[in-house]
Amino acid sequence: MIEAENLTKRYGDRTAVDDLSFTVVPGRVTGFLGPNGAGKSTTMRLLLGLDRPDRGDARIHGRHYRDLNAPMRVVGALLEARAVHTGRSAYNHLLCLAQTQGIGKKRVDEVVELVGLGGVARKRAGGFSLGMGQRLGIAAALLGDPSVLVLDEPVNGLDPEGIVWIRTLMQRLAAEGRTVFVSSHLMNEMAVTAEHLIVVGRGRLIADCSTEEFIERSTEKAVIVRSPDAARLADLVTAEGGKASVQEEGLLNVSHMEAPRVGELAAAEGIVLHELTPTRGSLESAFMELTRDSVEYGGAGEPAPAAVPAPSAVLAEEGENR
Ligand SMILES: Nc1ncnc2c1ncn2[C@@H]1O[C@H](COP(=O)(O)OP(=O)(O)OP(=O)(O)O)[C@@H](O)[C@H]1O
Repeated sequence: MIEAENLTKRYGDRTAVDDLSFTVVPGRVTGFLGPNGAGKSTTMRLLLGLDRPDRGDARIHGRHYRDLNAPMRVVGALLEARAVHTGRSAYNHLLCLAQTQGIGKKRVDEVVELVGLGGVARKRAGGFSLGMGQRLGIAAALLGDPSVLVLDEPVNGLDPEGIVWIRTLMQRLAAEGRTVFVSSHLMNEMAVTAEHLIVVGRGRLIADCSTEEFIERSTEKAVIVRSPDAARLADLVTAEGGKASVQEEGLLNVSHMEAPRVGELAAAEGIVLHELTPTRGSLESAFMELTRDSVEYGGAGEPAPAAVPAPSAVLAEEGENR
């Protein structure tokens, strides 16, 4: 597993990572989220011994990275800035890396196939597209068959098929019992990839919880109601302190009131309902809300994205999903 304890890193008068403590456990994908400049890459560099903390500690399986005997066999890393000898073929790049750690040719062939670079592995890595470069970086991370993966923005540059591929790969690696720690700015993608989240803002911990729980913290929840008597129901909701806005004839958007209460009000007055759908905030809306005070770069007053219907919400209400 990965442990950060009171991790602190300053660059001049800027504190990039500020007293950060968290643990990343094996068996699930853990997303590492935060606005630009929140300290994600710095944290990952500290974990990988590429920078020294001013205070605190970062350990992998209880040891500092620099004390690992064969680091590539323990930790596979993909960092944003990739170091690839552009004149070398992808295959030779991987082979050179493998040789530094006593990893055989067979494993190079395996990872080349695993990341789907079989057809281009003998080509110059310098001519690779961004997506191919990402696949090469992931191949390098997997060379030592490590039990821990630290991936900084692995989805960058991948096309939709590539995004699904990396998602499936990360989930499979986690299901095999590995520790998978991955940063990303793509919230929709993280929502379906990561089971657990560590969220930082201005170098500090904002949340360390399950993805479900983080989304639940979003206040952007609403109930979509369809009824032939929508206007009367809207009055009842408003009289009880809820907010109801008529979207179109027969369609209401209710907030500040849970779906069961809306149903009860309708039932008490004999109002027919054609639909009663709780929506939940998206990971994106929760992220925007909860990191709002930590955003350093961005336009003031940019709106948070709208809530999305939660397909599982009705089940959850019935207690089948919890
Ligand atoms: N080598 C460095 N020298 C000086 N300042 C640095 C250095 N590396 C990072 N910083 C600063 O530390 C802060 C955290 O940067 P970091 O790259 O870790 O954030 P991040 O969360 O990865 O951001 P992004 O999402 O934009 O990649 C930023 O303010 C950045 O400017």
